Amino acid sequence: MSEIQPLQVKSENTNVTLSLIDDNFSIAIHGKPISIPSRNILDISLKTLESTTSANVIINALVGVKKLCLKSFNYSPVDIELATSWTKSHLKVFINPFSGTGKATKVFNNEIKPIFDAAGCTYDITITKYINNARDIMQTIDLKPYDAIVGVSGDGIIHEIINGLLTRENLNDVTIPIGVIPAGSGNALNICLHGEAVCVPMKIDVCSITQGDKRFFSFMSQTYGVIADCDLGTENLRCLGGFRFIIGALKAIIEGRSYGCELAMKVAESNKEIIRDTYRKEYTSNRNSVPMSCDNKYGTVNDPIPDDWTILTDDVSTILGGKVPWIGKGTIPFTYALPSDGLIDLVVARRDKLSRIKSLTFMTELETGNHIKMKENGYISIDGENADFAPFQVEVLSQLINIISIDGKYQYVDI
Ligand SMILES: Nc1ncnc2c1ncn2[C@@H]1O[C@H](COP(=O)(O)OP(=O)(O)OP(=O)(O)O)[C@@H](O)[C@H]1O
Repeated sequence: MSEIQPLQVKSENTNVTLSLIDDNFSIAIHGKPISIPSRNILDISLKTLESTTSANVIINALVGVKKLCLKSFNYSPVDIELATSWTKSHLKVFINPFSGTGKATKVFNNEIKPIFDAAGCTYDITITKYINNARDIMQTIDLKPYDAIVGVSGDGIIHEIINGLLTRENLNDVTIPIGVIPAGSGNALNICLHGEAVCVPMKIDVCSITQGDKRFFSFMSQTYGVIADCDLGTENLRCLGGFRFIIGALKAIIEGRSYGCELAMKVAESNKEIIRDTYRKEYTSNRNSVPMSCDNKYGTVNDPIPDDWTILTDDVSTILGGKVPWIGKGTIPFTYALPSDGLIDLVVARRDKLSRIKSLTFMTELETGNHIKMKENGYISIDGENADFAPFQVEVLSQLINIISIDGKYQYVDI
């Protein structure tokens, strides 16, 4: 959430200050604050009083030390305009008229606008006019008035929004939540997030890319070979929607293209530890902490390859690096990707190991996650239930479900 000014309110001639700092909502009566975790605030609304210009701020919250009880606070605000900013979200919306088959504006008007209006959200809309229009705006726009940025687009506009944010002069603002409304061809990030169901900020890793003297950021995938060809090499078939990717893949495989490759990588020494450590940080760190810089830890592409890196020199048909499990509808190459484990997952398909027939099978296996092999038989238990013995993915959808707990933690655990 963007910075929100404290709100002065009154209750029977008593002065009260409401403030929201990080994850703590505070009600200060004569300077003495009662602190409530913001997850326990169920609702803040502004009710206009009939036949007057005054209004009441109503806060419904769960309060209590050992036992949580529902309590309703009712105050009259000193400044009604400021009170409005406490009860409604203001959004910056980017619509890409070029996304997918060109229906983003229709998607917004027919499906999204009614929901935003019903929720009392206000929004500024920019219909993007050129490639990188959203990036340019995000580099300089004053973010204070906004609670979230929304892309009605494919992954391209989200890429632009992230690149704009990460190249701002002041990185203090970069944690503003980004909403994804699918209107593109692949919509991979939206597929990874399970649509509009996710409505709390979830931290994700972003890859910093250097290329010659240029530097930019990637939130999703880096691809070379067949898969890049089927995406970028089929731009002229946009009218076909996602079907263009299938045509591109078949064409590249039938032609049996050779891509060659030298791939240098620093292999994670202990993925398990890094992942555990990340989980711990996820639970304990302040979710709104701000990166101090976006500098590359391992230098740039122009620097010599460090001694401890692994180098592959193979003729490949595809190299695919990714940060999200799904890279498009029906394509899940990274069944183990986590939002913020600090790792890039990698698929390398060697051409000498992959006949054309096998390449085709490989593409279909990407659709199911079957390219990651398992034993022939055994048990898989999901919540104690016997599930099919087949590849599966466990993914954290951060804070998707709210369970009322004593203090917002599982009891008797350290993390
Ligand atoms: N007005 C515009 N005219 C042409 N291109 C635009 C315009 N506005 C944005 N773009 C560019 O359109 C490209 C495609 O956009 P987007 O990613 O939203 O759709 P998509 O490619 O169909 O979906 P996906 O990335 O999910 O497959 C992006 O590179 C973006 O920079």
